Amino acid sequence: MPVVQTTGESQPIVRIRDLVKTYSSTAGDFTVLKNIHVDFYPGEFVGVIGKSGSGKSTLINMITGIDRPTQGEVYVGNVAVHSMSENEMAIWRGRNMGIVFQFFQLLPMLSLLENVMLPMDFCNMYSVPERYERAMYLLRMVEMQDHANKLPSAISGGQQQRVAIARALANDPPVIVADEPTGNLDSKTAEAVFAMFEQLIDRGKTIVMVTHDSSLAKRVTRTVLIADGEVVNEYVFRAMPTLTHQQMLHVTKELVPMTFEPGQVIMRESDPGDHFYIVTEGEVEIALKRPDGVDVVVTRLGPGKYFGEIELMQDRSAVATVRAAASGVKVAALDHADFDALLAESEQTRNAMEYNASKHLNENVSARDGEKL
Ligand SMILES: Nc1ncnc2c1ncn2[C@@H]1O[C@H](COP(=O)(O)OP(=O)(O)OP(=O)(O)O)[C@@H](O)[C@H]1O
Repeated sequence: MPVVQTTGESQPIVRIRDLVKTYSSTAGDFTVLKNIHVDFYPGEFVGVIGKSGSGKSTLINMITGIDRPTQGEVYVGNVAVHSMSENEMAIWRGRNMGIVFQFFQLLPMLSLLENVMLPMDFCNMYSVPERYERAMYLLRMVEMQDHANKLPSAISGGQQQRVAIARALANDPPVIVADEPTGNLDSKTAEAVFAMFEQLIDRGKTIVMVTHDSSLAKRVTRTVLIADGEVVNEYVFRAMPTLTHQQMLHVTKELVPMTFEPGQVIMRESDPGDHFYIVTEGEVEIALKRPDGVDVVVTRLGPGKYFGEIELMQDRSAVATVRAAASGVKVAALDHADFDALLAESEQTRNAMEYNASKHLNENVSARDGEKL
């Protein structure tokens, strides 16, 4: 999965803070989102995934202002979406959010051209002649210009979704939010829609997309996994994909964040192993000692990679020295008891780790021995 480093100078374009959403009904209160804290950065293509009912749509409806938080804050740029009035919201949304739905939601009595012009008319963006030119330009972009005067009912679902994307881009919004945009399309058409989103990312847009399609979810630049209304640590999800979502969430809560300065030792060869570590930012260097006593850096590990598992699983002292690379590093650590409890619950994860551990050990020793003395 490609990795976007989100820690540079750029400011988040979407900031969600301490977000809670509770629905009330005669049957009682039901909290769908619990204390969500997440940032999205300009140019990110974010896939929001999770089981049915986990709260994905609820989360993105908070970003677009379609739904409102019970508690907490949602900012898009510098705008506090959570405290906007309904009137302000409609115009703000039309200018700043491109929204794409699973069932396209084109207005059936308007032509495709009129559907794409509508957001510009509604938000009074661009001059009237420009609106027509721009709508035609967008229809050309999604290769629907030859159908401009047709009604939605006269074209296929995949074509309707392309027009819906053109409509979402009408006011040139910085953020596009899509709820299962490929959920109603065959795989070839879904691929074409996804490719269109990738082009929009190349043009600097930020996309937040809910999807159930695991093959598409692997190709976004960042994945946000929701389990039981909470966000799973992205690096837990990447490091241990065989855990259940509940287990991932449990690990997320147990992890202790740690920061190490460039060159600082995290684990020293021959010392007893005491933690399992996942890299969350920057890199670590793995160094083995040659027989002449010289340290050889055999590999570097970046975000989503882990270390310390060999020592805990085999109850042995550290097989290598691990230190922060020149960039410094942030890791998330699990203590010995929590790690053992986790592997006792997930045989698949234990097997995957044992397999990787022996592979990495061999690779590291070969890399060390391949070094000229
Ligand atoms: N307006 C509402 N009133 C009451 N409950 C709601 C409302 N909207 C959503 N819910 C409930 O909140 C939970 C989360 O719904 P949401 O649609 O966000 O889940 P989801 O992860 O997007 O699911 P799916 O993948 O099936 O679309 C569900 O149990 C749903 O029934």
